[in-house]
Amino acid sequence: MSAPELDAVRLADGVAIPQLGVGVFQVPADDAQRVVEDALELGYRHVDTAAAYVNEAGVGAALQASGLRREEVFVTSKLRNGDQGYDEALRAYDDTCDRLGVDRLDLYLVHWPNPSAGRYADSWRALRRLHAEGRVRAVGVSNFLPEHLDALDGVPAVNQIELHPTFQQRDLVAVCRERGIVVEAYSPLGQGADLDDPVVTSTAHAHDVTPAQVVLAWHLQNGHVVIPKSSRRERLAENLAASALRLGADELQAITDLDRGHRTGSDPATFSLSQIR
Ligand SMILES: NC(=O)C1=CN([C@@H]2O[C@H](COP(=O)(O)OP(=O)(O)OC[C@H]3O[C@@H](n4cnc5c(N)ncnc54)[C@H](OP(=O)(O)O)[C@@H]3O)[C@@H](O)[C@H]2O)C=CC1
Ligand SMILES: O=C(O)C(=O)[C@@H](O)[C@H](O)C(=O)CO
Repeated sequence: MSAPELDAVRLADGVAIPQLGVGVFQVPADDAQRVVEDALELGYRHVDTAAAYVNEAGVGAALQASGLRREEVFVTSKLRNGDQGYDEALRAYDDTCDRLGVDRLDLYLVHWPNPSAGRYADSWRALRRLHAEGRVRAVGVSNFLPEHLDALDGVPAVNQIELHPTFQQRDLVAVCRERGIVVEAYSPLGQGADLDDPVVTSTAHAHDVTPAQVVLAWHLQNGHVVIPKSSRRERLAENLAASALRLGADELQAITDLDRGHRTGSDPATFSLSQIR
């Protein structure tokens, strides 16, 4: 399969986000430029980073080196827990843009509710100000549960949450959709753990594709924005090509039936400041 044109999803304020992007969590700072340059060369036009990943400068170097115009690449970053608070968030946004070498982001997210600190609603107000001033194209949240969404003034454009076949968070997805919040699936491959399931491997065999492509096609056909991470060029290409795969209704349902509450990351209800910068 060759890499097809990337579909886009419209956020509530009309901004178009490419449905498939590349994530760079756990890509070391020294590798980030190469990985993102590879991704952009292959055709990715959406990059997901975070201040906490400590690789924004490498991502920025790749954007510069790519020769692409700024508006051709959708760039997301996130407010780290240690920078929560109204004034702190405004400063952190400027620092993130400086490290990335951009005037503004396409999407800026509050990374975690970090509820024990009690500062996510103030942080969110700062993001809304940045948006109202036209300094960021869209703002959203990540790892927010319904009670955290309820505590905000206004509605985030996006909630980026852990979502993969064995951990689907269907109640939370339903709440987001009712409110017009686009769901972005992080750890979409279950950090690799969902790729060995016999339902996934047999579907891959039937289509002569890879298990990762089956899982990513399942996400795309379910309307999720999806940001798989790989440091390997051949896997970046493989993941991108998943958008050409079409699964049948029975195949989609068999993967949906794999849901079993298998979280690979942290629980947003308790994840706190001390666990991420
Ligand atoms: N908002 C948040 O709190 C969070 C956001 N994220 C975002 O989501 C992105 C993706 O999530 P992540 O946790 O990295 O997990 P993923 O589900 O994307 O899985 C990444 C793992 O799968 C491997 N992999 C990638 N492609 C393939 C393939 N085609 N075949 C086999 N193995 C493959 C990678 O290895 P290799 O690199 O060696 O190919 C890596 O070990 C992150 O990079 C980050 O941007 C992630 C976690 C939390
Ligand atoms: O990748 C992210 O964006 C995260 O916040 C997390 O993966 C975090 O660093 C973590 O390890 C949670 O289990």
